Amino acid sequence: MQALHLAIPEVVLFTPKFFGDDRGFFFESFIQTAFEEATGLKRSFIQDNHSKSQRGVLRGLHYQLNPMAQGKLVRVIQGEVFDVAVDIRKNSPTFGKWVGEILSAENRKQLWIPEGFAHGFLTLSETAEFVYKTTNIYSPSSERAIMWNDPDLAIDWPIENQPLLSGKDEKAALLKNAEVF
Ligand SMILES: Cc1cn([C@H]2C[C@H](O)[C@@H](COP(=O)(O)OP(=O)(O)O[C@H]3O[C@@H](C)C(=O)[C@@H](O)[C@H]3O)O2)c(=O)[nH]c1=O
Repeated sequence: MQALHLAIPEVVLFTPKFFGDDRGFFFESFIQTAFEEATGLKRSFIQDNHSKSQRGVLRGLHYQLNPMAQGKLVRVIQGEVFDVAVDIRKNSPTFGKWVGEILSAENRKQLWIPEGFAHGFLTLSETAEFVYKTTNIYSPSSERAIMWNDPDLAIDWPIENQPLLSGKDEKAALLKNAEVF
């Protein structure tokens, strides 16, 4: 498992070692010790989620407030997305900064998004299936969303038209008005 710290170093990009043969392929999709070594964190993942989206769907930017904050280890098992993590920890030197990576079934990359970050993704393929592990359970009352196109974030989404959003995400807050960490 290869691990790369991104421009916001708490966000880590994992690339599993891949074994292809005549039958198909094999890879280890999660190794607790590799995760702990790369992040320096001890975490228990207690929920797995799976969603499917059509092209142009943008989900985000989502987070849950403390004490229900979630770290997320995310990947794509069909299709391709542009995945974004935004640092929303007020006392962080990278507060308000974002990092983005293409995650696809083909590149098998996984992104670790720690607690204290908002997360979202844009679907680039016809459909994309997105799976992720979380360090905390779902808590609708702790859930918050920041606007995908907040000018203070200036995320460079690879999209020309308006994305498809949920009703909830259409009403998301701007970072300057949002309850953060
Ligand atoms: C996230 C979630 C949703 N749900 C339900 C609530 C709702 O009826 C339906 C769809 O929920 P949402 O519209 O919030 O799903 P979605 O927009 O896919 O939300 C997800 O977006 C990405 C970007 C994240 O980072 C995730 O943490 C999560 O917030 O599923 C659960 O039961 N458990 C969960 O853990």
